[in-house]
Amino acid sequence: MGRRHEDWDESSVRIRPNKRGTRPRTKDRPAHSDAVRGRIITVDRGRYTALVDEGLAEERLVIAARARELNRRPVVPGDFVGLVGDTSGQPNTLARLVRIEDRKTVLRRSADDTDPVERVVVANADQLVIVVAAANPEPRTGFIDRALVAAYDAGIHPVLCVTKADVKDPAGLLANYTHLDLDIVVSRSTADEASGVDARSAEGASARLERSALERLHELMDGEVSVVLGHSGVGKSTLVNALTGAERATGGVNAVTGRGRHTSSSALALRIPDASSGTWIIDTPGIRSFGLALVEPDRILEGFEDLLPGSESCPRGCTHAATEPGCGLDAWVASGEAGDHGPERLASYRRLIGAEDTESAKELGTVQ
Ligand SMILES: Nc1nc2c(ncn2[C@@H]2O[C@H](COP(=O)(O)OP(=O)(O)OP(=O)(O)O)[C@@H](O)[C@H]2O)c(=O)[nH]1
Repeated sequence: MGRRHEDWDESSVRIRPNKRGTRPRTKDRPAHSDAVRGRIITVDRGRYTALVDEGLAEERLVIAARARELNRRPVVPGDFVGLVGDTSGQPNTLARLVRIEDRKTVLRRSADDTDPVERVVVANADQLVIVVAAANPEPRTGFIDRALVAAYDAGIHPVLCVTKADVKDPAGLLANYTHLDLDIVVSRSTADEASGVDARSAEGASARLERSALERLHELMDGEVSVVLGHSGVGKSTLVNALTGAERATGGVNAVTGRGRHTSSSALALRIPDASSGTWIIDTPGIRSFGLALVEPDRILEGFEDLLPGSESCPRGCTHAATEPGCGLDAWVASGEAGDHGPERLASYRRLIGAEDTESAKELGTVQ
């Protein structure tokens, strides 16, 4: 029997022998054994910036254009790629991007009214840092829930970062999330010079942030690739700048690209000084939400290890919604198998799988 279509990848495509003779044509060099490996830092108008020989003395940024043979496969920040041609990284050189390595994780942006297609926005992230403000702008649980679902679905560890705790106590907001497996960091500004870190937002506004939250984030991010997601005005760029020392789009010089301004709306990978190798923050300007269209309730359930065994007694095709008559999760939780917080955990799970149905989620499924 033939292989299912979903199982196909590029290696499944057989290239027909060249009928016109034995002389190899340049475009028929599929192996590219001479390709060097790079990490995509950003994408801007068809130009891909990759970091090559990361952490070595020869480390350099290489600008590349995609090879025709990649067809329309997207290349996004966080991707590991193969580069050929001039990979010296010297000014005015252009390499050719010929290969995309398999991805460990994928974050997709949801389709919306202006763009009907779901798009991959970041590859190979380990962590999703969801930034919301305690107030100004008001936090929306619908947005947090959608981001959590996207993270669990992609197999990425979520972190909830609540900013502006000096404006409002976030305890009420956080009560919704205490029974989920996620790290929570609460950040606030402080007037105290000794315990504060001065940072600027993308627009140049300055705030002095309490050092302890930044240290906690630094610790959580160390050695990981973290995507930072948040609505405009929540203090995301202030946080990212405090952590990276970068001043994106304010005319300051970017920590990695060395470019003065990065105004593209593509995600951008930034380094944290004094962090272990492999530590990256991927900032996502203009990306406010991730896609949920393809989410499967069972995949989200994999993020709830204490509930998962309960699904073994579910009828076929059970969606695990509260309205499912025979959902095994109810009996599992009632028997105490999911622990003391089983009922709250089940309620949280059900809220997440219903997240795309809520009004506020629809409203937030947009890009700026
Ligand atoms: N009170 C208070 N204000 C803060 C805090 N963090 C940031 N701000 C201020 O909030 C405003 C918005 O911060 P930004 O960092 O620009 O927010 P952003 O999420 O990056 O927004 P965009 O740049 O529009 O994407 C700025 O005036 C900051 O100085 C905080 O912890 N407390």
